[in-house]
Amino acid sequence: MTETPTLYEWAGGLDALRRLTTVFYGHVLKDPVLEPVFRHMDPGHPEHVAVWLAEVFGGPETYSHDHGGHRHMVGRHLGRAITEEQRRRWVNLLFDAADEAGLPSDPEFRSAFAAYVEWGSRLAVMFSQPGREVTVEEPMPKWDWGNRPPWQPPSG
Ligand code: HEM
Repeated sequence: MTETPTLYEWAGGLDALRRLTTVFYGHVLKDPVLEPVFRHMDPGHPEHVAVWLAEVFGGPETYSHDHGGHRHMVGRHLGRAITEEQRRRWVNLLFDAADEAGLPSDPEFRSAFAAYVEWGSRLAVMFSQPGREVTVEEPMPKWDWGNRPPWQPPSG
């Protein structure tokens, strides 16, 4: 039986995720809804998000080792009061960027990708609301194919 690759491998590894976040934040900074949110972002932000996604999708655990892990990521959303309009625009632009960056477009990959982005972006909104503190001690989220692994030709 063919071994199931991780979402990270299927996506094309860190290079593909870097392409994704580079294209994405290029659009974000031109978008009237999101530009005010990201105007002062750290110049390393697109790289950090690529490294984050890599780890969540089963790649190297670099974000946990070098960037403060889940706790740090949650902390970066605190107090930002992200609205549903901003969240939805963020998701839409990320899906557009996935096409532009040439991420795999097969139904199985895109449905797993969309599931994570919906989940993660809604958590980001929750953590960003006034009065929230970093209370998460959970490990990094890890995402996989759910109940639809990728279609691959039978081996042998
Ligand atoms: C799946 C959804 C999301 C993921 C995976 C994600 C990921 C991240 C990560 C990893 C960081 C920290 C980067 C670092 O280590 O420096 C971060 C920061 C941030 N996120 Fe998110 N995020 C998500 C959703 C959102 C949404 C929906 C918004 C707003 C519309 C948002 C706004 C921000 C902002 C403003 C920062 C700080 C940027 C900076 O100043 O460097 N995030 N995000």
